[in-house]
Amino acid sequence: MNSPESTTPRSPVGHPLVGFEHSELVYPDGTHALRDVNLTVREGEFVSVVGPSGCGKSTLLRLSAGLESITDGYMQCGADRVGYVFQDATLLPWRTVWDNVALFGELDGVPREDRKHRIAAALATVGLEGFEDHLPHMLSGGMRMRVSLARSLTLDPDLFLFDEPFAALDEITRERLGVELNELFAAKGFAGLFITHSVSEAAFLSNRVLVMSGRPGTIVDEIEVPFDFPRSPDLRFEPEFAEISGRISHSLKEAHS
Ligand SMILES: Nc1ncnc2c1ncn2[C@@H]1O[C@H](COP(=O)(O)OP(=O)(O)OP(=O)(O)O)[C@@H](O)[C@H]1O
Repeated sequence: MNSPESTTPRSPVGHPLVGFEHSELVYPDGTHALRDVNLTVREGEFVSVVGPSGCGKSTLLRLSAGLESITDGYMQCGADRVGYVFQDATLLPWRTVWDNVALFGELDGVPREDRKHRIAAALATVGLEGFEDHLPHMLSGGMRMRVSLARSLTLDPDLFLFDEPFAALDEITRERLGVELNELFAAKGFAGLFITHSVSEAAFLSNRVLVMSGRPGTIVDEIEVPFDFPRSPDLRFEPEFAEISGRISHSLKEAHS
């Protein structure tokens, strides 16, 4: 992805965009999904969540997007514009790349000329210029994910929610998209809440990594990742990075037991 703006690291000291305090969620069928969740994501901060399968990570994202409601405690989302990227790119198969990226602007009633500028800028940012007329089935999995990112970028989100966006991709593509997302974050300075099962992906992308327990999920550990943004792909080979990844893995193992 290209980052036309400056890549000066943004300081994660803004006001809270998502806040959970002693939040609980029990689904109508009695499934206790989340227990006493305390979590804040501030402006310009990238936070990843790892945890055992079924511990409530996607539920946490759906709550942040306003798609679910907690059943006890306190929760607030102060973001004006929320982007949401899923593991499946969720593109409309009959629409071209351009028309897929246009979708959110159309739904939001963005005026046509403004929309055109936003679509062109988003496609340039994710490196998909020249593919505007392609249909989704003509693209690789990585390219479809870039279209999905571009679609949300047209909203200029101040909060970006990611639900395992790279999980279905091969490892090389996954790492490359991670690096590109990291550059995008450094350039644009949105806040990110990122769900993943990959410890190294979480560490590479984030200011902080939160570890959840098994269901009912609660946050049992928080690990700071103190490297500047944007991060070099070679960071993954540094001993300090390995040490932090080791701490997250250890914590995750405890959460599983
Ligand atoms: N609408 C629902 N009604 C009842 N239970 C639900 C509902 N949605 C999710 N659950 C349950 O809540 C728990 C948390 O689900 P969630 O999808 O948030 O977990 P997750 O951590 O994202 O899982 P994974 O890592 O496998 O994707 C699971 O036990 C799931 O079966």
